Amino acid sequence: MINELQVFDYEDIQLIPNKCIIKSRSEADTTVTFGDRTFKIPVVPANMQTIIDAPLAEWLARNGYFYIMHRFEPETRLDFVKNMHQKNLYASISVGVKDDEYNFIEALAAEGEVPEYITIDIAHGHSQTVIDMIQHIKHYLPQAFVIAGNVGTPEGVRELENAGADATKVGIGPGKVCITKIKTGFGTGGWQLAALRWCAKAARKPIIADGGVRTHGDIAKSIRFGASMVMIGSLFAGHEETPGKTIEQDGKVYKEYYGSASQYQKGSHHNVEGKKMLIPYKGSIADTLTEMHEDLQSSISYAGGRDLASLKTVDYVIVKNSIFNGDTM
Ligand SMILES: NC(=O)C1=CN([C@@H]2O[C@H](COP(=O)(O)OP(=O)(O)OC[C@H]3O[C@@H](n4cnc5c(N)ncnc54)[C@H](OP(=O)(O)O)[C@@H]3O)[C@@H](O)[C@H]2O)C=CC1
Ligand SMILES: Nc1nc2c(ncn2[C@@H]2O[C@H](COP(=O)(O)O)[C@@H](O)[C@H]2O)c(=O)[nH]1
Repeated sequence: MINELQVFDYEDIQLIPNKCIIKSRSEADTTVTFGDRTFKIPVVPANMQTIIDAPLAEWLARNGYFYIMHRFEPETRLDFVKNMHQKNLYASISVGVKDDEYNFIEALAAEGEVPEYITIDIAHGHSQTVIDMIQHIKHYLPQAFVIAGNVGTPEGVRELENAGADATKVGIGPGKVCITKIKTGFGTGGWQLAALRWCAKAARKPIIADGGVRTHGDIAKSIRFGASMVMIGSLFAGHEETPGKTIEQDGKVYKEYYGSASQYQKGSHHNVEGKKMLIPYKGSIADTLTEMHEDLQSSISYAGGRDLASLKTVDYVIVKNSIFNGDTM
């Protein structure tokens, strides 16, 4: 048992307002610099096959947003990087840790196609396999900004940083379509925000908070507890542009959202740690991104500041303690 750790999640926290110093919320600056680039908001859609595809990645890059392409059509990745670069857009891709991925990194180097961002995306990121892959990428593609994860402890963050990761991704099992906590008994599900705080205290480099965000206010809370960037799946699922299959049921339109470790992604029942849900159709993702931007501007105004930095020091209260965060199996 970790005695000194205060345990809470997003829904248990309320941030405390400070005197407002701006005349309009439109004055609040939500931009974030991550790697060599600055983005409109500190939010990135999850690198999952029902959340992002190449057209959406291109739209996000063109419109000033950060994206991470998923890794589940591995043979398309080299062309994806070339295509983004031909269009003068940054390339941000994901890799795993299996043998073929080592060859893929060497192929990118041989072609002179250096993705600006490479995310090593596996379930249990505090692992020698991830450390080896970080070092392989840094050897062949030293200019690439490497994000490594996922981890859920300060030790995990520090080991990946020490191996050369430029940022780490925190969150084991808090996702909406995650069943890791139920199947294995492990993870940060139910206390993701406290785990983020715990990890952020140890981090010397940026952290991406990944999973468990259920409301736009949770973005401000993530920044308060140490995130530089927030990865979101379920809130982006169901949009016109997100690639989940469209389903009609009883006259209502839904889109599929499934876990990257679900049987629907894997095509097999082995080591399943994800499930599928139907998300009511939500319209255009541009409208949701605009609303997130405006809500975050409002958060900054309540923090009594002009930019994201003001969120990092606001006071907070713990208003209740719930461990399940609305999820069911
Ligand atoms: N954030 C989260 O909580 C979680 C996210 N996911 C997502 O699901 C996708 C698939 O993840 P993943 O299964 O890791 O990817 P892969 O199927 O690519 O597995 C990566 C490698 O790690 C091994 N591996 C996977 N899990 C473990 C483990 N618990 N202990 C030891 N070795 C392990 C696999 O071997 P083998 O399969 O033979 O064990 C494989 O060699 C990713 O996108 C990941 O982000 C999945 C679960 C949790
Ligand atoms: N345990 C699992 N986690 C998964 C799986 N597929 C994706 N994920 C993680 O969830 C977040 C998105 O969370 P959300 O709460 O915003 O919906 C994603 O970024 C991954 O880290 C899975 O199959 N199992």
